[in-house]
Amino acid sequence: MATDTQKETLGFQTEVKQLLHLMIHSLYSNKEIFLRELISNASDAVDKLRFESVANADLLAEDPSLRVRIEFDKETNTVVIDDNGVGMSREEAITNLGTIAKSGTSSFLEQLSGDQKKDSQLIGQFGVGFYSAFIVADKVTVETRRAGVAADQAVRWVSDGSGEFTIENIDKETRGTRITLHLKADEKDFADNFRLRHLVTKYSDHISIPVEMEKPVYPEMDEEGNPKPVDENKAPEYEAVNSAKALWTRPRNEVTDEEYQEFYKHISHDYQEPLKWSHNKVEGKLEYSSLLYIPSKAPYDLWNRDMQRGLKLYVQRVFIMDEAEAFLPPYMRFVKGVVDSNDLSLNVSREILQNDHAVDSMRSALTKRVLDMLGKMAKNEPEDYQKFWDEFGNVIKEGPADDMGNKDKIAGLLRFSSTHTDAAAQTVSLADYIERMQEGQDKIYYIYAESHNTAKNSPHLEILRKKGFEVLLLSDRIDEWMMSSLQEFEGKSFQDVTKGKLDLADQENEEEKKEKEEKAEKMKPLLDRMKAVLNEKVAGVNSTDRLTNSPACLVVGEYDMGLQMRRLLEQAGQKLPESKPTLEVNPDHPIVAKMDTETDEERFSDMAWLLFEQATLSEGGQLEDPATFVSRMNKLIVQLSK
Ligand SMILES: Nc1ncnc2c1ncn2[C@@H]1O[C@H](COP(=O)(O)OP(=O)(O)OP(=O)(O)O)[C@@H](O)[C@H]1O
Repeated sequence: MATDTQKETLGFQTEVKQLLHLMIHSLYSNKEIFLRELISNASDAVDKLRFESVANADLLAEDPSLRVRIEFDKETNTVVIDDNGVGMSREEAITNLGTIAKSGTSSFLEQLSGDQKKDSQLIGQFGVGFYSAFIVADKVTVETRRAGVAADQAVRWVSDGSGEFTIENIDKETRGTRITLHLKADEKDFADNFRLRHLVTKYSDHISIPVEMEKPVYPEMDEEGNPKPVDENKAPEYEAVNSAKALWTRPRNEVTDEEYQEFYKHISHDYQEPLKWSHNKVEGKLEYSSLLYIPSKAPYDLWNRDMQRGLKLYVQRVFIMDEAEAFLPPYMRFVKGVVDSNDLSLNVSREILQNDHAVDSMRSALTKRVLDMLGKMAKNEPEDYQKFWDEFGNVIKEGPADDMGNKDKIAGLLRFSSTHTDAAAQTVSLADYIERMQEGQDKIYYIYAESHNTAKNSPHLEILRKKGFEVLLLSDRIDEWMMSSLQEFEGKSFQDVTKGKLDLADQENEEEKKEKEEKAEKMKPLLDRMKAVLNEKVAGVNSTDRLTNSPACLVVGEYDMGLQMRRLLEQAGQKLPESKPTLEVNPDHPIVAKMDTETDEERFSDMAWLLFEQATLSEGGQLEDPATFVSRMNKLIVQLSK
């Protein structure tokens, strides 16, 4: 007997209170999901016990048939979800049912706007879990006993969901967790045999252990055809309501889309339908099954480096661990799913997974599987693929650097914004670009800037626009890094239009070439004068035919680091070797023509500096001395207006 119950009242963590409040108000139209969530937790608890019993078979001994049971009572308006899984200790119950362990929770909750708070998709995306019980119940009692501990070591947790819970020690005869929902007055209808059975088949059919309900008792008939009295003392019999077969072990053609979708919700704790899935069984040297899903929405913590990721790992149908990250590369951290191997040992650990040959081969096969699934979607369902790209494109962009071996496949999946439409949406594939290439064009042109508008309006694009060359417009932080690992696509190399010499020469005729050379020759004295003024800031001053409207722009050497990347690294405190850009000026611009005839050296110098400074600004850079720039400009305006 638990003599000292040590009853105490504790408060929920603030985040739990916030989440409970949001959930009850946003999920009322879909309240039945509480059953799916609680069965899902119960089945996880059973999986965990089965895993622990691999090392300690005694844990299963007294009650070896693992199952979840649903009971109800119309008189007391209760629904019970009872499992004989791993259970919880007092400390575990306090932590698991009173706090939210996920990192980033409070910032996620704080950032929600008024409308978002009512958005069930968003709240659901967070994973409603155990707390969904409070959508239909005004009091929840959890009685739980950890596997392997004595009957008097069990605990009872009770809460009305408003902010506090009580916890006390109790006796519990059996291992596992029993959750009793005391239904709210207007949710009494859930305490109903047909409704509950219907919900179990709808949401939990794929759960690999039996979800049982009491067998209906039909009275036997006597010889005259009258019902015999039912024996009230007979222990109830239970029957499985679901098919209780691990979904991934079933043949593909026997699994319906709805089942795949429900299974996804079970393993991912996502509230929405997956965008795509791929189910495979591999036989041969290695034997394993995999079921991989692409979610339709990015989780709120996709950018968190510590985000939990990875597949659910089973070995010969026994659950081993969640978030086994060794089976897919980090740039596929959005993929959810299951892998069930026949080759690994049941007591495999995370460390072993990192250094296992079989895991390496599975990782490379599963990576290809995901790439193929995406490739097919891009080809056959471009609208779905666009949805995927809008959510996860920035993670795929980590791919070329992360996974050199699949660089070409990944490059084919990339989508860009481009001067073809100038829109910010990333919809252009490299194949689209190549198809539109001009005759004789052998490079894929791109520009990177800190924002889409800076890229789109960059002076560097002037000549390319004039001559009708398409340019990819890159402005996501990761883009410059991504491009540094992409050298070519289908034999066409990439060229950053702000770097090195922009060689459109093969598209020029002889006459144009000659004219250009003559112009450059004539410009030389002016360029030398400018170089003398700007010497400390630029490597050189050249004449260019890149520009049509702007007077000047900055260009870095072909093999130098881009100006944005340099700024980024400098901001992060890195010391970089000095490298100066080249100022390129437009010989046809009126300011440049005016400078050529300027005899006042001070005014010439002001103009040269202004050209340099405006070129810096237009590529998104910052001036070292903005005040001097302003006073220089004002001086010139005053002189002009005299
Ligand atoms: N029936 C149960 N048996 C044992 N432990 C349980 C049971 N139900 C819940 N738990 C514990 O409580 C924790 C919190 O459950 P909860 O459903 O809130 O979150 P979750 O399942 O971890 O994830 P999600 O919020 O995405 O559903 C679980 O991780 C588990 O450790």
